[in-house]
Amino acid sequence: MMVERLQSFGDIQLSKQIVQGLSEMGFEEPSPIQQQAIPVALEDTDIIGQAQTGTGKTAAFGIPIAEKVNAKFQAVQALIVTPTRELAIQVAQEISKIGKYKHVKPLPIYGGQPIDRQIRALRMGYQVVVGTPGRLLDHLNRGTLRLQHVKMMVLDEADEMLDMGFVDDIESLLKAVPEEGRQVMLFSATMPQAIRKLAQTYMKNPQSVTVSRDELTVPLIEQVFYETRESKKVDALCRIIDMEDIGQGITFCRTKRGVDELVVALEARGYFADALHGDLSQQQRDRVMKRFRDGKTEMLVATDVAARGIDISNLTHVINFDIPQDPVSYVHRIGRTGRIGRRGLAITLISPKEYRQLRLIENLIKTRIRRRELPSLADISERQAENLKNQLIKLIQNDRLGNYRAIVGDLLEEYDSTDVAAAALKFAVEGADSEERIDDNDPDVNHFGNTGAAPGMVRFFMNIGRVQQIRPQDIIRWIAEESGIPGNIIGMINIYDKFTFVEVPEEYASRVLSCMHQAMIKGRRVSVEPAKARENS
Ligand SMILES: Nc1ncnc2c1ncn2[C@@H]1O[C@H](COP(=O)(O)OP(=O)(O)OP(=O)(O)O)[C@@H](O)[C@H]1O
Ligand SMILES: [Mg+2]
Repeated sequence: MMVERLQSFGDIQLSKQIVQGLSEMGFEEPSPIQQQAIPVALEDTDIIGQAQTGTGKTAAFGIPIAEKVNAKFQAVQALIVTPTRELAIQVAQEISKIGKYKHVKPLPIYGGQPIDRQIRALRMGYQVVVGTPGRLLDHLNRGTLRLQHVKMMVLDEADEMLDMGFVDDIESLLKAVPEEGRQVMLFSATMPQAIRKLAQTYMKNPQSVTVSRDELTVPLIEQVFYETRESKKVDALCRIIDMEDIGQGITFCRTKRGVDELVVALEARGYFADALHGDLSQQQRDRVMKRFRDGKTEMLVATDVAARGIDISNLTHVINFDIPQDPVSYVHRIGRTGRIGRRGLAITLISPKEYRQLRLIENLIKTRIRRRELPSLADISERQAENLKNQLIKLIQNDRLGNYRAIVGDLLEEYDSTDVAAAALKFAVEGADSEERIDDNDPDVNHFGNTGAAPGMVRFFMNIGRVQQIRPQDIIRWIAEESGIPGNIIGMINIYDKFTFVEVPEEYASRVLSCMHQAMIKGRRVSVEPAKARENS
């Protein structure tokens, strides 16, 4: 029997430097979209490329770009347009790795970054520019981005950019690239008919390169939904988090406000999550993404700004806290997991009113999403006990218990062995001061929660932990530094033992809120929630 030989990157005509870059990235064989698109792209043909999420579309255009640009020529030769800033950064990084040994230098250009710095960078002679439409157009109009030497132009997530209303910007960019001898490539996991119109006007005999048109979603992603009442959603989410073995996950909400509110609600329940949405400053967005990519954040709560293209390799779960309004968005959201051969779980919460929306999604993806029942509290505590036991068994088997054994030995002279072990477990799970934790019934919290904020101000309740000798000015300075808002507009109400109230003008509320998430004062975790919400509960 003949075993079919897997095609390798060596079978595609690529220069040694590019192959070296790819092997350093751990790319051994081209993915299906790469096998099909790279040879076509190397021949300068226009391409409409469609393949499922996480199947390597970036390298499908990134490899031909890195191969074809002249690294010795200090001018922009390839322009890549992406719908979001995070994606622009990511695509630029991938191309930089592919072109490392050929010294191809890509530059990401996006809104929210100081324009002067970008203008200086654009003068340095990068060969590949990756950017968001608005900011690219801005530079084009200022004359700081010159496109006369561009030979390749890519619209990554082309359909999304049309949907977001960037048509005019994109057309202006297309018009600024000389038509003679240029190559235009569109890529996305979803290619609606509307794209064809753009293609007809701006592309020459584009070749469609499509991988499995019928299956929009990746089979390695298991898809389930839970039905829950709107008012019980946060509770449901917490149960799911408790039950699931989440390595890293993204939870999607419909609105920026929804994201902020969910993060606050999660933190109030002791779950730590980071928020990502378009109202954060660029610095904050960068910081959040870095923490998430470094694996420091377990759960990212985001709007659809994180739905497209973002590649976090070990993401295990995608949760739709709000069911997406547009079925196409479902495909991209859940595609943040199950990338390049890995498994993933996609969970959607729906209220009884949202079945119709669920059916629309199922029709689009031609797959049934299975219903699951929410775990009961008993299920969860059983599960947690199971986890705890497994962790202990692992420790016992690893047998590096030296010092601890001696302590246990001492204790056993006086105490019962089951009590000693149980106390050790309690200590490990709850910590030494577990009896002192603030809970919702803490009378002091309610007392302070009953006073309302001044007009136009929003009041936050901050749990600053038991910090010795923290002064009001420390807290104000810290908030000002973290959020970038002036210190003199922050009103401090009181520091009371381990919690305090802070008032800020309404327009700054979301910035302050997001900077406080997961932050630390003097090494202690700070958790916040709007005082209002607490009053009502
Ligand atoms: N040939 C390959 N071998 C191994 N890994 C690869 C290969 N090609 C790409 N990858 C990796 O697979 C992951 C997904 O690739 P990429 O982000 O390009 O997917 P995509 O198709 O653009 O997905 P999306 O539709 O979500 O944008 C990335 O981490 C990328 O580095
Ligand atoms: Mg992509």
